[in-house]
Amino acid sequence: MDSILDIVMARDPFEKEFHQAVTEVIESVKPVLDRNPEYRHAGIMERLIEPERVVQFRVPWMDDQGQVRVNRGFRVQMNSAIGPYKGGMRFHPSVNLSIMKFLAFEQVFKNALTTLPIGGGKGGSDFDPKGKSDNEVMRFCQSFMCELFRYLGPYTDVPAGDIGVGGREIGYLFGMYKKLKNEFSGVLTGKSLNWGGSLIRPEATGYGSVFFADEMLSTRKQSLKDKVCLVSGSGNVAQYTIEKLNHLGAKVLTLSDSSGYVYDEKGIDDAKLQYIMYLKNVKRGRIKEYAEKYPKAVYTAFDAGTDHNPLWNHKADCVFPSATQNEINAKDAQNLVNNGVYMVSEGANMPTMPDGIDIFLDNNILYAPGKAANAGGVAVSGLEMSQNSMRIRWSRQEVESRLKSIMQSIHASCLLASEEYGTPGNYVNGANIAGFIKVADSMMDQGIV
Ligand SMILES: NC(=O)C1=CN([C@@H]2O[C@H](COP(=O)(O)OP(=O)(O)OC[C@H]3O[C@@H](n4cnc5c(N)ncnc54)[C@H](O)[C@@H]3O)[C@@H](O)[C@H]2O)C=CC1
Ligand SMILES: O=C(O)CCC(=O)C(=O)O
Repeated sequence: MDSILDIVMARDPFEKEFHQAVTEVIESVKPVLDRNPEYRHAGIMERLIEPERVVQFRVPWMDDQGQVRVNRGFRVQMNSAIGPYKGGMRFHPSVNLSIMKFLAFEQVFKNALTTLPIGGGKGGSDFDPKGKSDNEVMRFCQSFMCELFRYLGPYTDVPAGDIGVGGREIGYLFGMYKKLKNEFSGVLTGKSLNWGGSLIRPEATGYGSVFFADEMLSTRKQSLKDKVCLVSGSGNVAQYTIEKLNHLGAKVLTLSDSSGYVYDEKGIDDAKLQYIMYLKNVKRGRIKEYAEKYPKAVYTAFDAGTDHNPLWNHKADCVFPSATQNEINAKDAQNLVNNGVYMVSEGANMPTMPDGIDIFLDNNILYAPGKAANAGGVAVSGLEMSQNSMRIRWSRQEVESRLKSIMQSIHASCLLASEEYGTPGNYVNGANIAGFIKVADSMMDQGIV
């Protein structure tokens, strides 16, 4: 298997996030390839690490001062063995091809786990929506779609949101797609309810990660009631993680953004959550304003010079990393273990670094990797596509109950695969193996394409 990694490293030596994601999957699926040599013979892994298509393009737009600015747009169409490419778009200054490819690669296995017919892709831009006016965001989204529309379609590629892309951006992107194609189709998910969106899509990733956590805890005869939790991020995933945790009787102490974090020992209850939703989704302010509004909460700015993230150094039972990749290093993981944490459910994609994962696994922590725990978002996107095709709308209750049963089914497939391949209870191996087998078998069925 080293040779696969050698290929990746030789082809794209600087794509460190992509290497990280590929290495983890390769380590997990080695026993599957040993038991099924036909996958090796068919070059399944060699094909999986090479995107079916990568689009990179210029996105020129005009700011409010009349100055022309240029950003870079991407769409990585990774694998379509089980359905049209599906995955979010990220607008953040850190976006580059390595980050796009790691996210698209993860998405392939995640989408396979959902039980729905969706392939994997991801896209985005190094555009930073922070501090931009609505008009600037609209002009950017329109220019972005003016190029990307050629590669999309309800049976080809159906993007959605991710960091920096929420309901506002999906609206502007959809408006331009509709105009260019002269067609009203379900080509994006995360749409507003008035024009084809699904109930529960905004809630789905956070709720799903909590449902997955509940499933993991139930294997040890526990529940989330009265559990003390740390959550990072303060965007879409973090907000609805807190909402569901509160409903289930847990207590959440933390939230963060890229500048720092707040610790509220009284707990972030529903009223405080409403304020966060206003602060982040309407005012588009910074998390430090939370501590100004609730003075008993403590705000700590992140210090780029330290070797750990202080958010992860508090006493708690359960942890929901919901901000971004590589936000938990080995020292953070050790701090969490030392502080009594015994469950980690990843709302974000790849938030734990490999040596941090080893620490969780060595300490028998219930640890769910993002591609299993945060699959609820894309799963409800898949349900949005189904509703669009059938031209109907399911009730809140219907979508939430489908989401819950999808998360239970992902949990069961991870456990089954981890047992079948000799590492019972290891959700990393379970998720990688279960996702891999479904995609690999579909690729085998479809020949060498
Ligand atoms: N939105 C969705 O449906 C899904 C999102 N995810 C993942 O969840 C994570 C969060 O995404 P969303 O909540 O959708 O994005 P968002 O844009 O709504 O929120 C992201 C939050 O993370 C914070 N953040 C960004 N960089 C940070 C850093 N370096 N340190 C601390 N905080 C930081 C931002 O300030 C923001 O509050 C990402 O890893 C994303 O890929 C995964 C599955 C689905
Ligand atoms: O809803 C979707 O299509 C994609 C969600 C997403 O970007 C993710 O699962 O990371």
